[in-house]
Parts: sequence; structure tokens; C-alpha cells
Amino acid sequence: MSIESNLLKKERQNVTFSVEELTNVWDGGKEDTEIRRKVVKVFGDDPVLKSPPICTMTREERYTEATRKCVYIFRNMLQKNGIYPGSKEFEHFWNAMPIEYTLLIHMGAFIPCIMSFGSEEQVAKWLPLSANLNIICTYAQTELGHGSFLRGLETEATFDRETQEFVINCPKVSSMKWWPGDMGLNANHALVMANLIVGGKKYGMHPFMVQIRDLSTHMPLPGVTVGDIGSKMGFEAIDNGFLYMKNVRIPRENLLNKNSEVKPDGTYVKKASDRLMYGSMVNLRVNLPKSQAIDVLAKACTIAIRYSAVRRQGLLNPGGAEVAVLDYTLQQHKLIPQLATVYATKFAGEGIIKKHQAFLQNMAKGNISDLAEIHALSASFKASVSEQCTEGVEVCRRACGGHGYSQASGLPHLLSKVTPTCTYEGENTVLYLQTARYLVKCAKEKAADLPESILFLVQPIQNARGNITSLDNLALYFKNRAALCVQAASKKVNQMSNKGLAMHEAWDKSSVQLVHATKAYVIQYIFDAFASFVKEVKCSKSVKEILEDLCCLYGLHYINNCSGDFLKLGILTAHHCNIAEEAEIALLEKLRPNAVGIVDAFDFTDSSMESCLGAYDGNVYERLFDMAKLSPLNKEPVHQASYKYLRPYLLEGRDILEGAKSKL
Ligand SMILES: CCC/C=C/C(=O)SCCNC(=O)CCNC(=O)[C@H](O)C(C)(C)COP(=O)([O-])OP(=O)([O-])OC[C@H]1O[C@@H](n2cnc3c(N)ncnc32)[C@H](O)[C@@H]1OP(=O)([O-])[O-]
Ligand SMILES: Cc1cc2nc3c(=O)[nH]c(=O)nc-3n(C[C@H](O)[C@H](O)[C@H](O)COP(=O)(O)OP(=O)(O)OC[C@H]3O[C@@H](n4cnc5c(N)ncnc54)[C@H](O)[C@@H]3O)c2cc1C
Repeated sequence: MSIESNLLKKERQNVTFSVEELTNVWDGGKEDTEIRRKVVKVFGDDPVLKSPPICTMTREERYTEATRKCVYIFRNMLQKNGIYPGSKEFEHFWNAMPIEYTLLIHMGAFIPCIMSFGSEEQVAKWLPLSANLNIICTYAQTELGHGSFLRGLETEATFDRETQEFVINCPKVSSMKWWPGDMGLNANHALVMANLIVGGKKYGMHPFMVQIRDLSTHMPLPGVTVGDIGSKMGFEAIDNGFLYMKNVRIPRENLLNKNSEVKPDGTYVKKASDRLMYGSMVNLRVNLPKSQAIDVLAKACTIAIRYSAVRRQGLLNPGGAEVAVLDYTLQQHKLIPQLATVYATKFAGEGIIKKHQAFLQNMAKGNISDLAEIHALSASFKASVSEQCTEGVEVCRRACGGHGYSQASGLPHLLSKVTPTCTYEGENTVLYLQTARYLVKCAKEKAADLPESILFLVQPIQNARGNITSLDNLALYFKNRAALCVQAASKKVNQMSNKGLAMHEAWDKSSVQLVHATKAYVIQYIFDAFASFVKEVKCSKSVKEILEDLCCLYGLHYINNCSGDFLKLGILTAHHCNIAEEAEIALLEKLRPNAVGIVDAFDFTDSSMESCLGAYDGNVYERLFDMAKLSPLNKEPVHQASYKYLRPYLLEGRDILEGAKSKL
């Protein structure tokens, strides 16, 4: 056993709580852990799902492998193993997916969209086809020229009464669809968001099913230009695409018409609120953060903490032995708060998923009164989580020194996976501003008219009592700060408008404060949700203590990073800030011996991380060397390029050196 493996073994011997129990808490119960492990094993044992490490493949190979595996999973594997929609196993299969997969937009965005936008007949037609991969469909909303401002989308769907068809057109280059996943190469259909035009009148954005490729040859249909947008910062396996449509005709029935319809005579019938058009985005903002951001940070923490426990560099005691870098307070200060972020966002996110499910049930009964709240909450939650996780993964990557820059560490892949979560599903700034609109409105309401999650905005500020680092007091500081920030931002909008600025100008001039206030609001939500979870969760004392410490650390780390704000608003004094700083450092020291145990509790398999630094056995140096040997550049002992371009000069060098030798 290598020295490094031994070091990790010792770390595990010193853990003071049951790792298995924390895994159960993380999964939502013992039964869930068992089911997740069963599904992960099915995937892990299947030889068809084996591929070379992603860092040894070209983009084309990665796309090909990811598509091959996905088709196998969705057409054969799930069925063969009884993993059906609605089953507990099905809930866990995304956790077990290979490190790269395609068809996420088809399965994760298009299918929910067809359910929320399609009539019963349309769902009956398209759902079985898409579930069986008989059609592959993308969600084509963003255009080259517009992504955030949806009213600016340019693609048109004009009703032709004569032929009972819609004619789909991208009038300009900037109007072509750009970015949708699965669109460039795999999709033969697109759910196109286009401006509906009937009899010269514009009705705004509507969803249309458009066939873009021939079903037998897979060639683009007449009027369709489609392809891959090229290499990006990450997402190498995914065929994010462009789609340029010129006079593409589709039948009238292809307008997804659950919420609105065009009758054969051209009458437009609106059946539900326009806002429901945005429902698909709320769905993704609620559901994607866990798999695309929180789990990604959890993996980065696993890699960085295991590696930091075996990486020895420098001395803590003069004359003593070299120490693991995790023993430095500064390394703990970088990494352990990231663990707290993983826990806080995961459990807060679960609360939002539940709220969204309740909203969907009410919506099915025709009640959408909670839409504004769930939109505001999901928009700011997605923005905050994506930001926190992206920053966290980069902290983890840099905390691994030089090896963190190597693809073999797995960290660059995780960083490039999490970074676009700040952009897709709504650019973060734009989403914060959406929530700000809601908060400013709520701040003017009476308590009786507000949902519980927002009541604190209009209630009197309460003073903290007792230990300033108790979870109750921390929750109070976050609430007070959010309330004061929202009030200050609203006041600024009003002052600007009272000075004679038009409302949109007043809004723009106050937007820095508005976004700041929204961030304060969503952090208080996340902290409060995590603290409530920690209080209520049923588990042993030792696991509870870990969760309480992580929750407290989440709060203190945040407060210490923006203590100026708490001081400025009069919520904390300089004395409080000093106590908070010392309390954070004490918590780091307390959590340090359990850090490896806490990441072990995430229970990631080595194959789900593909990291030489983060594998369970800690054998980092052998793994790095083995991976380097697999580099395609090392296939031959002499690379053709060095031989071809360098050899003439090397020969000169040889002659000079040998000449010098003969003169000696
Ligand atoms: C794996 C990767 C997958 C990636 C996939 C993608 O990226 S797919 C592409 C992802 N792309 C994006 O995510 C694009 C991001 N852009 C957008 O979502 C919208 O264009 C916008 C919301 C920014 C503005 O839209 P706008 O200018 O048309 O609207 P407005 O500001 O005038 O507001 C009108 C009213 O509607 C309300 N309302 C708005 N949204 C929602 C909602 N979801 N629910 C409920 N309500 C909502 C809003 O609060 C306001 O209410 P108020 O105050 O009047 O009572
Ligand atoms: C990996 C990836 C996958 C994607 N997948 C899909 C997909 O499957 N389907 C799909 O339809 N789209 C997809 N997209 C597109 C994505 O949804 C858009 O890129 C996103 O909505 C942002 O829009 P934009 O690119 O137009 O940015 P812009 O809106 O042009 O943003 C540029 C800058 O302007 C700022 N800005 C914009 N509006 C305002 C405002 N009102 N106030 C202040 N600042 C503002 C933004 O904050 C940002 O700093 C994907 C994108 C990526 C990166």
C-alpha cells in the first residue's frame, strides 16, 4: 500500500461519526441509499458502458461514446433492469449516468415540455415516440441574437389558412436558433419557440413541433440548415446546435395547444395564462441545480479534500515531519466551507422541489396563485446556487495546486460543467432582476397578502439574544439583512422615480442594489431551509453535530465574507464580527478530522469522478503517472511532429555537441 493510501486509511480511522448514516441522511433515507447503490451498481457493472477516460478522447470520440451509451441506456438498460418512470429506481438513475451523456435536453427538457404544453392527444402522439427514441427532439428557444429577452425572439410561425399550416421562418441570421443541446447532430425534431402570427396579428412566443431531419436518412429537410455550433469551453460531448429555418411548413396541429390554439378559420383561442409559457423554464430551474451544480461541487470537494489529506507539502512545526496540506488552517478555510455549501444548497433545493410539486398539483386543478412565488424563488435559487457552486469548484481546483490544472484531476471537467449553469436556464443577473421585481412588489403589500416565505420582509426587525453563533440567531441576521436590503433598494427605486425618472430608468439606476437585495433574500432562504432541516432531521447525535457544524459554518463563512454589509446595516457590531471570525476558525479545526468522512458520505464511485486525485484509495501519484501514459501524445516513443520539425536543428545540435566533444 502506498504512503498516500495509508494516510487516507488513517483519516478514515479518526472519523467520529457513522459515514453510512450520513450517506443515508444525504440520500433521504436508508432505503434510498440502497436503491441508489443498486442502480449505480447496475450501471457500473455493465461492460457496454465502459469507455476510455474522457481526458484521452477527442471531442468527436466523446460525442460518439456519449451518444452510443445513452441510446443503449434508454432503449435497453433501463427496461432490462426494471427502471421505469415512476419507480424509486428511476429517480436515481441520473446519479448513475456515465460521466458524459447526450440526450439531456431530449429527456430532461423536451419531454417535460410536451407534457406541460401539449393537449392530451398531442401528449399521446409525441410522448411514446420520444420516450422510445423514435424521435429525438430538442428545446429550441435561444437564438443567435437573443437569449434573455424572450419578447425579442425573431423566429416566426405564420398561419396559412389555405393549407392549414404554419410557415416557420428565421427572417435574419440573428434569428436562427443557437445553443440548444442535442440539436446539432442528434435531433430530428425541434420544439421551436416562435412568434405566432395569424392574419397579420402577432400573438407572441408559442411552442411548435417542427420536424428538421428526414426520419430514414437523417438528412436535413428542405428549408432547414442545421449543425453543431463548434467547440465550447466544456460540454464537449454535447451537440449544441444551430438551426436556420426558411419557409418550413408544419401542420396546424403542431402548435402545442394545451394553453392556446389556432382554429381552422384562424381564430386564436387563449385557454390559460401567458405566464404558463414560461413553465418549462421554472421546471428546469427547480430541478437542474442538484445534478448540474450541487453534485458537481460535491465531487470537486471529494477530490480536493481526499487529495489535500494525502498531499504533503511543507512543515507546520520546524524540524517536524511534512504535513498534509489539509492541516493548514488556510487550506481548511478554502475547502470546508465548500462542503457546507453543498449541504445547504442540497437541502434548501429539496424544499423548493417540494414546493414546485405542490404548485403543479394546484395548477392541474386550475389554481396558479403561487406562480409568482415559485418563479421568484426558483429564479434566484438557480442563480445563487450556480454562482456558489461555480466559485466553489474553482476554489477546489486551485486548492489542488498544479495537479488541479491537469485534466487527470477531473477538476477542469467539473468546472467546465458547472460554469454554464450561471448562463443557461436564464442568465443569472437577469434572473436576480426577476426576483427583485417580486420582492419590491411584496415589500409594499400587507402581511396578510403575502406567502409565508416572504413575510419577514414586512415584519418588524427582531433583535438577536444570547449566543451570536446559534443557528437561530444566524437565521435572524440573514432575515434582517434581507429585509433591510430589499427596503433600501425599493426606497432607491421610489426616490429615483420621485425625482422624475421614468420607472424603467429608476429601475436600471437601482439595479445594483436590487440584485444585491435579491442575493440577500435568497441566502436567507437557503440558510433558513438548511437550519430547519438540521433541526428536524432524525439521526444520531454525532451526525446531527456534523450537520449543525456545517450549517453554522455556512452562515459564519458568508457573514465573514461580507461583514461590511452587516456592519453597514447595523445588524452586527465590530465586536460581533470578531466573534464570528474566531468562531469560523474554531469550527474549521473541529470539522477537520471528519473532512474525509464527510466527503466519503457522498458515496461517489471512482468511475463517476474519473479523477486521479480523488479516488477512494488515495493512490494519487501512481494514478497520475498511469493516466499520463495513456495520453494519445505518448502513443509512439517519437512523435511525428517533433521528428519532422525539430530534427534538422537537433542534428545541428548533435554535430555541435559531438564536435565539442572531439575537440576535448
Ligand atoms: C442542460 C442545459 C439546458 C439549458 C436549457 C436552456 O438554457 S433553455 C433557454 C432558457 N432561457 C431562459 O431561461 C431565458 C431567460 N429569460 C426569461 O425567462 C424571460 O424572458 C424574462 C423572465 C427574463 C423576461 O421576460 P419578459 O420580458 O417576457 O417578461 P417580463 O419581464 O415583462 O415579465 C412578464 C411577467 O411574467 C413574469 N414571469 C417571467 N418569467 C416567468 C416564469 N418563468 N414564471 C412565471 N412568471 C414569469 C414576470 O415576473 C412578470 O410578472 P409581473 O411583474 O408583470 O407580474
Ligand atoms: C451550455 C449551454 C447550453 C444551452 N442550452 C440551451 C438549450 O438547450 N436551449 C436553448 O434554447 N438555449 C440554450 N442555451 C442558451 C441559454 O439559455 C442562453 O445563453 C441564456 O439564456 C442567456 O442568454 P444570452 O446568451 O442571450 O445572454 P445575454 O442576455 O445576451 O447576456 C449578455 C450579458 O447581458 C446582460 N443582460 C442581459 N439582459 C439584461 C438586463 N435586462 N439587465 C441587465 N443585464 C442584462 C447579462 O447579465 C450578461 O451579462 C444554452 C447555453 C449554454 C451556454
